[in-house]
Amino acid sequence: MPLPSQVHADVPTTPVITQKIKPVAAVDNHVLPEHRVIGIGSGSTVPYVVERIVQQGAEVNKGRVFIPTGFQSKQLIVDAGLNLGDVDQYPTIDVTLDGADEVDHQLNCVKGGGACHLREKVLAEAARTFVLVADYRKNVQYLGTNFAQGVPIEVVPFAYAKVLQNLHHILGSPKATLRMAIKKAGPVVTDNGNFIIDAPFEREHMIDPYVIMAQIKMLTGVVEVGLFCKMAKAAYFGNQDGSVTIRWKDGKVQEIAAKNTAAV
Ligand SMILES: O=C[C@H](O)[C@H](O)[C@H](O)COP(=O)(O)O
Repeated sequence: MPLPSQVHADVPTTPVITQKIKPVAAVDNHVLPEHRVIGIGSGSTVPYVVERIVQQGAEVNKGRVFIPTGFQSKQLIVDAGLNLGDVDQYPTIDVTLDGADEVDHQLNCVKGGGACHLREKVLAEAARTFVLVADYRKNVQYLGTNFAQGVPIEVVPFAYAKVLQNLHHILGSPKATLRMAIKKAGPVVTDNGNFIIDAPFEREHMIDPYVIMAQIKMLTGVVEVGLFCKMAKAAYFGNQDGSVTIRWKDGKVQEIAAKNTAAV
């Protein structure tokens, strides 16, 4: 069993999406009538993504198939009466929309606060277009600014102690911990039967997170790292006043005023 210093509780994320900051513009701009295979991510914004897709109409949706990143999105797809598929049937996806724990100014992001990042990364890679939707608190210059619990790392269960040791002593994350469940004794177990380690890193590693992402991934026993580097085409942030900030891959930043998102 892990030592007390190696564990922390699985704190559920508080939904912060209000009526005003639904990610409607992201759906309208990127889920186009000609799109047939659509990836649906995980997190607090994703129910609103599905809601908007349903509003596009039964006619367009009957010819589409929707690929989930986990239990939550599978339920959303089924409950909405949309066609369910899987990425092994559809390894090329037209567009995937997903949430994030934090997104930096270069559209690198941390994902896996809900332990879904393995499937999420497969769906992001499979997508011709990958789009992030989040609230304003996740729009940061550098990863680790607000989301301080660390980089989520999915590991095979029997290797967790060795991976922790390597994170502590080799990769420079002395506070890396095994994520513990709340309403279950023991660790969080992912949809894939694995454990999650949360590893905080100093700012110097987050300026260009690709390097540390690759180093973590090289540790034996690591299945996937919750750092998604330069994969997204755009990130949509809902602001408190109802406006939307869009960051594009090329560095462009666009603001949509609240009055223009009011209907959305
Ligand atoms: O594992 C979970 C996913 O990466 C979520 O997209 C991420 O944690 C954001 O979730 P939320 O919108 O609930 O904060």
